[in-house]
Amino acid sequence: MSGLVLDHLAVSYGLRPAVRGLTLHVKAGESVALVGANGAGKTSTLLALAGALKQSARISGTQTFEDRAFPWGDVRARLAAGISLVPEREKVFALLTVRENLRIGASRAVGDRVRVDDVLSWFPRLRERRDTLAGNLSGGEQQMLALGVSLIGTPRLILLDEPTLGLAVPVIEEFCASLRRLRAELGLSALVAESDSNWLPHLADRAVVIDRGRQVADFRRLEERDLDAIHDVMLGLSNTREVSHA
Ligand SMILES: Nc1ncnc2c1ncn2[C@@H]1O[C@H](COP(=O)(O)OP(=O)(O)OP(=O)(O)O)[C@@H](O)[C@H]1O
Repeated sequence: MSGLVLDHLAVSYGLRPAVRGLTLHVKAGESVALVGANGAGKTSTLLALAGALKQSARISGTQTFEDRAFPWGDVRARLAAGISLVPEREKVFALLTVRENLRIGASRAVGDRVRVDDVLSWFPRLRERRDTLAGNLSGGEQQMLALGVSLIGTPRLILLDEPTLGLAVPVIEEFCASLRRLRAELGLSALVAESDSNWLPHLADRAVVIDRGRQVADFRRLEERDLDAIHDVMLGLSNTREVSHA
């Protein structure tokens, strides 16, 4: 099966399970949303797929991308295959300029299909602000920079963690439009962790809902009635939690 195949991923921190047997398939060129409340296991899944989980985390299951298996924890092999984690926007280097951040991305990248100048041409706002310290950018600009850094090299699959969190509506619209355009232009696949179901149709082709590290629903389409159903599933899960905590 081509694309990304995650089979029975389990992650735990000490005795605490964070992901419990998650199986996922992202086809070549497809974007899948991983939807869940806080603590559902979204970030742990993305970090595992990027080879970037803390060494103290226990991990099992298998990951293949384009029919090749990857040992857990090997970031370099994943970068060489074009699997790239979009860093959280707070993780851009605040005391370096936009261009310097992109150059650091280039120094870590494998391959040069996408270069610093390509990113600056795709994001005119970053080009205008290329000599500005990243810490002085707006949240939306930092999110674009984080995406830009992850695209440098030979991107094939990007992993995004809550890209819309805390951004204003017009900024999210602009970000989603850029992402859609670049996915088409570069033939990128994506796995996008989201807790806000409203933006799913702008970010993904389908959605997998997880709770406490397990898949609870799979939506093959993201039309309005599917979004209502996702909303209901999320509401049901949060009510169950409240009852079990009462
Ligand atoms: N480094 C860590 N050490 C210990 N426990 C952790 C660690 N990272 C995450 N966890 C726990 O694992 C579970 C899943 O967390 P994870 O961050 O993967 O979920 P999430 O869906 O991304 O949630 P959020 O949106 O809050 O980040 C949670 O119970 C969390 O407290």
